Amino acid sequence: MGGANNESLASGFSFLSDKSEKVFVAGHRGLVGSAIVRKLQSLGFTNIIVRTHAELDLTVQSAVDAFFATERPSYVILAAAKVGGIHANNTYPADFIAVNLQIQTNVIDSSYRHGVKKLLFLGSSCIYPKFAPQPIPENALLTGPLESTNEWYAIAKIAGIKMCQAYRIQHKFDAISGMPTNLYGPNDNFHPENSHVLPALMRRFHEAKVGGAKEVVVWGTGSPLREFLHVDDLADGVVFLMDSYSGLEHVNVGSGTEVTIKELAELVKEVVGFEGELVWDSSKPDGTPRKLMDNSKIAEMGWTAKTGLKDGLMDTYKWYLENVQNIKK
Ligand SMILES: NC(=O)C1=CN([C@@H]2O[C@H](COP(=O)(O)OP(=O)(O)OC[C@H]3O[C@@H](n4cnc5c(N)ncnc54)[C@H](OP(=O)(O)O)[C@@H]3O)[C@@H](O)[C@H]2O)C=CC1
Ligand SMILES: C[C@H]1O[C@H](OP(=O)(O)OP(=O)(O)OC[C@H]2O[C@@H](n3cnc4c(=O)[nH]c(N)nc43)[C@H](O)[C@@H]2O)[C@@H](O)[C@@H](O)C1=O
Repeated sequence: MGGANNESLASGFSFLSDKSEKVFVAGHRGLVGSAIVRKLQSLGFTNIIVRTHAELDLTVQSAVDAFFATERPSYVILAAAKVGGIHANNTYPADFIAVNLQIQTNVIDSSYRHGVKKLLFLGSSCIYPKFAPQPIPENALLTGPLESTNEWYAIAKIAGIKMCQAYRIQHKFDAISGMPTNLYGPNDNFHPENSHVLPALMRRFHEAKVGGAKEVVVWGTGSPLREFLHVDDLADGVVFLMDSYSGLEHVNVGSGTEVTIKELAELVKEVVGFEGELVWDSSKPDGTPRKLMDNSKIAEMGWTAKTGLKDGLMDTYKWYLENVQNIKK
């Protein structure tokens, strides 16, 4: 995508040049938001603003507007959303479309109206058509039908990308969008049904190991392919985009490597140390057959992921063991 509307609006400042600037990280207790806060703290940012869901419900427009009027952050990273795996997306379509449209509309609009210098919106690889070319380039957006298990969430995320583009075109607001692939790591949602595959399997294998079970049930056929990115790599990529990218088109952020769900299940089993059998429940949906993102755009800008899947899984399982008593989800 080129032309005048794709111009950089980042004249006169750089995200990393003044670490005393106020940065609002929305969704700071989640998988992504907590990793971004860790990253910003490690870089020396001193003015990170956070609010829990209880303190500020981002679906309430008047509350969001009052927050921005009072706090007046310079930068916003939007990692608050209604998020879940294939079952949750399939079961609560109204929540996934409505809550996400509300949160992102409120935060993007208030950010613009209260003088935020730059905002980064997070989408997801599920925005792309179910049968997109692989690896999926950014320009595959809106070229075909979506995967049915997550179309409601995908429509909200596509609207978020378009809202950032519209505010950039009409208002010269420096709103950019990053599209992460499937993520995992510390502070993930380990809910037995509503989580994504990786934390779901980690918990199921762990509980089977501790309980002495002989079998663990895994959903679907095991044949779908997924690309996984450690959330600390994503946080690094988000900071990279905040500092280096100012353009109309969204940017894919992935690891570039994919595994089948069967391979993932075997790897999680090994890392957790479960010695029983896998049983496949083919009554559960597989979802999209493959969604490997084309990461060449961000790679050409100078960013690539660092964490291999096995190392990332070991790191996540270590975190899980240290925090398992506190996992409420
Ligand atoms: N996890 C993944 O694999 C992927 C995630 N992404 C994107 O990354 C972003 C973050 O996802 P992730 O960290 O996994 O999600 P989490 O569910 O771990 O965290 C989401 C955060 O948003 C907060 N939140 C939700 N609703 C509201 C609300 N109404 N008001 C205020 N805060 C709210 C949650 O708070 P609380 O829990 O208290 O409700 C939580 O802290 C999302 O935009 C998601 O689409 C993209 C690709 C893959
Ligand atoms: C990030 C992305 O995440 C969601 O899409 P998804 O990639 O299909 O997500 P998933 O992690 O839930 O499943 C991946 C695969 O794994 C299989 N699978 C096996 N066993 C379990 C299991 O126990 N739990 C889950 N959840 N899946 C399982 C499952 O059947 C599927 O084949 C989107 O809705 C949307 O939220 C989005 O953008």
